[in-house]
Amino acid sequence: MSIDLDHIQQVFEEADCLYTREEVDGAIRRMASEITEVLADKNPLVFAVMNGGLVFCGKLLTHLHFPLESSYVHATRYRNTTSGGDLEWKVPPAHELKDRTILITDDILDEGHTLAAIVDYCREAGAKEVMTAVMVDKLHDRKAKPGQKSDFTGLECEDRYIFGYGMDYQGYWRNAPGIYALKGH
Ligand SMILES: O=P(O)(O)OC[C@H]1O[C@H](OP(=O)(O)OP(=O)(O)O)[C@H](O)[C@@H]1O
Ligand code: HPA
Repeated sequence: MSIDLDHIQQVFEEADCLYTREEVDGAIRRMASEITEVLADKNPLVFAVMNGGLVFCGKLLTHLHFPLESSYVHATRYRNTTSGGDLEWKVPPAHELKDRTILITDDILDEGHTLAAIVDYCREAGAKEVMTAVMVDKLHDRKAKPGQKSDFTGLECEDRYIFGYGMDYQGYWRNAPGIYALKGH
């Protein structure tokens, strides 16, 4: 498939910046203190959900100053599109999860199917406690479980397609230095 880089560039130029780098970093630092209060003495295993969770998890980890292990899982539902389908496991957890405290970190809680499925997987694998942290919670009434929330939430956003800070538009702009909303979506 050929990609129209002029279109990709135009999308960035026309997008609305919802949160600047400084605002996102501030939210991540606040989350790090909240997470530290709850998990500092629990030897947690922290998972980034690839690909979107990479930037958030990487930044978060550098603010967590206590013993932990970190790794990744790869599950996807959107596959470079702007609406979700069935969850596909590309890489399930490689660690032994039995009796562990798990923190799953992801970029966005949108409809919530991705996070719910990963949490269920970890519980079924015998984890003692499974907690979640998301950089941004998209506000709408289409959550997989009504009222679904993450244990730790950085920011909230309106019901628009967003990208940046790990989140993609058609596979691009995960590197955008803030959180942006697509024009007209
Ligand atoms: O709450 P949901 O509606 O389930 O959507 C959230 C998930 O969707 C995105 O992943 P995606 O499947 O697009 O893969 P990616 O991380 O590679 O972008 C995002 O990174 C979350 O993992
Ligand atoms: O709004 C979004 N942007 C990027 N990735 C996503 N995955 C679910 N929702 C979104």
